[in-house]
Amino acid sequence: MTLAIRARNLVKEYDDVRALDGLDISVEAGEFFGLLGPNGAGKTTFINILVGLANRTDGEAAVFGHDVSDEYQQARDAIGLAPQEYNVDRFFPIQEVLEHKAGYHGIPAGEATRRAEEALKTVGIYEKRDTRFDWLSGGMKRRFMLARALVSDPDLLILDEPTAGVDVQLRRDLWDVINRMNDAGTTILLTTHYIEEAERLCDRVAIMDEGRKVEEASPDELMDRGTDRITVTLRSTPATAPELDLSDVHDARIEDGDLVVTAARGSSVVPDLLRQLEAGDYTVTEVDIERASLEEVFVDMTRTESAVEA
Ligand SMILES: Nc1ncnc2c1ncn2[C@@H]1O[C@H](COP(=O)(O)OP(=O)(O)OP(=O)(O)O)[C@@H](O)[C@H]1O
Repeated sequence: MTLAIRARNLVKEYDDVRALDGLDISVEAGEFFGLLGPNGAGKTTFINILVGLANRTDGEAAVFGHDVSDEYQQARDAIGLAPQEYNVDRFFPIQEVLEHKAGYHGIPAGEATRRAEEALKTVGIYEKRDTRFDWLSGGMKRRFMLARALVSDPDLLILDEPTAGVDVQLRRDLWDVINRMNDAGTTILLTTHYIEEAERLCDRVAIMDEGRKVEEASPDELMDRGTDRITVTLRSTPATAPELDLSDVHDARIEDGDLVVTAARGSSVVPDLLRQLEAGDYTVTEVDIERASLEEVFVDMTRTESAVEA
């Protein structure tokens, strides 16, 4: 099956900066794919190459089988982009801006109007359709950027930090819209610095650092590599942690009257942990597992990478 995004050994140099250094990424049609990485990792550069805003120095990049340079228009017509920076025509009412955008993608005028209205309704700013971009609130501007990405009914939606600087409620609203698009079959490429966003939304994430992919997995697989925290409340607390014979356990100690065990894949440790405690005549009254967050794993991974390079 044709991949939605296929990048092989992609290189981008800006004078002496190697922004992409042999990037390999494959995104399947229909996937919700996250691109994570510290500032300067090369995420926006990759997006810019996909949408034709930057030319690659070397390597391959294709969108639904169309090379992003040789078949630029086909590749570009398949993509709806909500960029990080606002690059909006500020002098026209926002509905007209959307109609122009649809026209650019070859959509006839009547259909363009219908699509523009629908996109504004989808993101919840239809009543602002006659307003200029500059006069929208910060949150409405974010909604509008998403509407503009949607207006051409793209097969691939690229969202470069779509919820940067918005409040929690709007973030959730935008997640809803994006999720609905994905459920309806649209492939999504998302970059975000809100790791929780990737954890909640993405089927798979690639972690980039210094222009390369350092890891690729589902958020769950990545979280399995972190340290979970199991808190066990015992009827009578011993002064020191009981002797335990468990693999994957990093540490066991008494903290504030509870037994706290840290371990990889905490949920798989719990049954054995409880069995051993009962065998040791301890009565367990409560167990709580706090899963490692993707954020912790991400910070660890990118920190280790740069430490290794340094
Ligand atoms: N037009 C440009 N000219 C020169 N260097 C550039 C240009 N655009 C990006 N770079 C450099 O390329 C590298 C990658 O930048 P890029 O914006 O792709 O990173 P990013 O992962 O999107 O970062 P952020 O998370 O901060 O948005 C950085 O070192 C940046 O300074």
